[in-house]
Amino acid sequence: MKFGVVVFPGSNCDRDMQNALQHDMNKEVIMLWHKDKDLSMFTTDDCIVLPGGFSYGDYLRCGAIARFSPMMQSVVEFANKGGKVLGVCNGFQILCEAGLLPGALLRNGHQQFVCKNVFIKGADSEVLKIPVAHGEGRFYAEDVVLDELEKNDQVVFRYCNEKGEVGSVNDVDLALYNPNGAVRNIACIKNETGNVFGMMPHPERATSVALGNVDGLKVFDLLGLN
Ligand SMILES: NC(=O)CC[C@H](N)C(=O)O
Repeated sequence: MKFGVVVFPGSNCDRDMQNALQHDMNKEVIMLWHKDKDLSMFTTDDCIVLPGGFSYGDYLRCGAIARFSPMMQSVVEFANKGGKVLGVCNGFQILCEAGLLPGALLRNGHQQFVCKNVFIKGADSEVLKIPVAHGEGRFYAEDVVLDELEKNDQVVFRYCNEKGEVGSVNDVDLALYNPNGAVRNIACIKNETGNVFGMMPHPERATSVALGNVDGLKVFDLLGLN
């Protein structure tokens, strides 16, 4: 599997992503500029990554301007053909703005930028420690959308505590493990066809023994991006 990493003006995790994929995961990576449109060097077995950062300075709303870039037209076409797409943090915000994923990322409930390690868990996965760093990471969708996501197994990771316990809105202690107030503790979702993924935590910041955390490698594995 080959990876393309899209660089927008204001991206700041593009080189981290490139380094994680190339150096730590031994993958072929092609850097893509947001003003280009050509994805002909990729097949639908490959993966386009929208990295984290502050595209267009987060003006208007995070991701709201980036989604109009020429490359995003190609990314939407690529996704609709079944190509794999991963959006991390600002990338997740762009995917929601582009309509490739449902819901929206709202300003964090506590109104502050949050930068720390959190714990996440998939339905059948172990507990993973992954860093977050965002100001608008509170996933929100209407209840009917959330019910549908849950029914179709489209919630990939939820925030949890170290033991893997997931809180509810009535459970103040466990809610503390949710870094932004995301509904139903949602940290990562996929689309209905299972080829587009969006997550707020940064797996690319946890792929190296030298950095003290390799749980990010397990995230790429669990998403089938390896
Ligand atoms: N690390 C990121 O991608 C941050 C995303 C966005 N700028 C926010 O603060 O929510």
